[in-house]
Amino acid sequence: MAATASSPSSSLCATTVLLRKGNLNGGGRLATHSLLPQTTVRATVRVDKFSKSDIIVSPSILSANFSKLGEQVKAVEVAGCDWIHVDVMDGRFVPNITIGPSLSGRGKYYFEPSVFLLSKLLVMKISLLQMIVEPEQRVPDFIKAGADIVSVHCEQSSTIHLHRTVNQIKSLGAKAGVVLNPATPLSAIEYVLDVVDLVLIMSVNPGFGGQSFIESQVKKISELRRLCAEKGVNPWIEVDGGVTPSNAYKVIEAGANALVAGSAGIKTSKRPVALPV
Ligand SMILES: O=C(CO)[C@@H](O)[C@H](O)COP(=O)(O)O
Ligand SMILES: [Co+2]
Repeated sequence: MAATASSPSSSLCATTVLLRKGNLNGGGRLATHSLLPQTTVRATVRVDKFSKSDIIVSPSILSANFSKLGEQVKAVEVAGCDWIHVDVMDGRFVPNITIGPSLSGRGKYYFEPSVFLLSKLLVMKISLLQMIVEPEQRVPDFIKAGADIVSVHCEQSSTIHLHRTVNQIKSLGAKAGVVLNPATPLSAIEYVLDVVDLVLIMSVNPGFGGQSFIESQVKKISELRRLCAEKGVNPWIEVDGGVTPSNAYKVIEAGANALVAGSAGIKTSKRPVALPV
């Protein structure tokens, strides 16, 4: 895709109206959250419509101005982005804390940034990365809140039983991804490669936006692409951290087909723009 800047078509005020309308009607996803089969249909159908031969650009909300989160995510959606990237951080596995599913009964308070709020506002797919200790504890809540793809770190200090957690995510109707820190070798995920929908290579040390791309990860991406071919599997290969218009070609050539764009995807000081590919 090659999307350009677009003036935000919504305001926080409009967001509030939209959310309130959904709640007053008792409809929308609020009503479906208690019904697992509908959630399942939503996640699988929504993600499966994308071709893996296209390049997905997924702006990261970590670079957004949270006081204008509704406006900014709506603007990247209007600009043509298909997935929005949401980092869940707990201040333990990574040194930062971000957002949760919804702390107040699924979006009861409209000012609370939450995955539920995003899912009510957007048609765009929510790709959620859990950079937390014991992500399995939170998987059901995030899927209920509207996450379409849920990715978990493969490192033991985050996810103890990776295979079990991947199956948990899939059984609740979302797509399952596994994530590797820059220092983690591909051997850590080899045994789940046949069951995951997405592998995310972190190309910065996780925790913050605006860091520089770690070059050694390009080789890891091409090795992963080769390993997938050897095993006859075809998960999404996503790259997150320091991806910009000037280095995107490298990761695409190496075999990535989903790029997270934090500072290159959402600018807080200017109008949001989508990364051209
Ligand atoms: O997960 C993270 C950071 O840990 C990201 O998703 C960042 O939001 C990427 O931001 P940039 O490196 O693209 O600025
Ligand atoms: Co991220």
